[in-house]
Amino acid sequence: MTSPYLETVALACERDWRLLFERLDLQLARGEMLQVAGPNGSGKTSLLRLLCGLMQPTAGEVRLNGKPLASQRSELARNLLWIGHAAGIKGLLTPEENLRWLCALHQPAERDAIWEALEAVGLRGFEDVPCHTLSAGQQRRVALARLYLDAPPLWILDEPFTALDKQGVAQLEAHLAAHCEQGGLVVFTTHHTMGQVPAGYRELDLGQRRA
Ligand SMILES: Nc1ncnc2c1ncn2[C@@H]1O[C@H](COP(=O)(O)OP(=O)(O)OP(=O)(O)O)[C@@H](O)[C@H]1O
Repeated sequence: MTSPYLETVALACERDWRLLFERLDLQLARGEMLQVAGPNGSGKTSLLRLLCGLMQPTAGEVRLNGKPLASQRSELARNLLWIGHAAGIKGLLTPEENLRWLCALHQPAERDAIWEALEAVGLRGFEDVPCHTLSAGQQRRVALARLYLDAPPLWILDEPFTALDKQGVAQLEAHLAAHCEQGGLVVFTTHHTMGQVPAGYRELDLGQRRA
């Protein structure tokens, strides 16, 4: 059996004195996709933030490649890519400038590669306009263009389908599935029903684990 790339051991999360989940044991190997489902407020975003090391668990541990996440902060950007619910795009910067500094966090990207990624997400012709002039869906596409650059194996994505049109949703589903089929891993939340998933797809329903 393949050893897990990402693992949680007896993970618990409490926010504002409310226990969202506890004793969560997860194992995710290369090629797998995990959709975190559940009603509003069930702790989906909180779980994703724990998996990225952006929040500390109330109890338990997150392990990446067998080692505690807390012990490998400096390597995290090389191993995982986080795209939060807010697209994280600076309005005054152009799509190219946004991607340049976002990529600098793990793997600096060349201009040609950035333009190709922007073309892949349908933003040809918008490479050098300020992002505040783009629509919500176009801004989401700028953030998602990172998935077409030299990205780390593990993608953690909070509601990546938000604001995308039908074509954008289908394209992103196919891209996420292809990433897993090529040995990558994806953990994501969405309220939308997936049309296309890889063989290694599974779902975790936090609504059913409510503490
Ligand atoms: N910054 C915060 N400080 C304190 N409590 C918070 C904070 N953010 C979220 N919470 C609480 O944690 C709980 C879970 O929130 P979380 O955002 O993880 O849920 P979610 O399942 O992602 O919800 P949604 O489907 O609405 O995005 C909620 O009860 C919320 O009030």
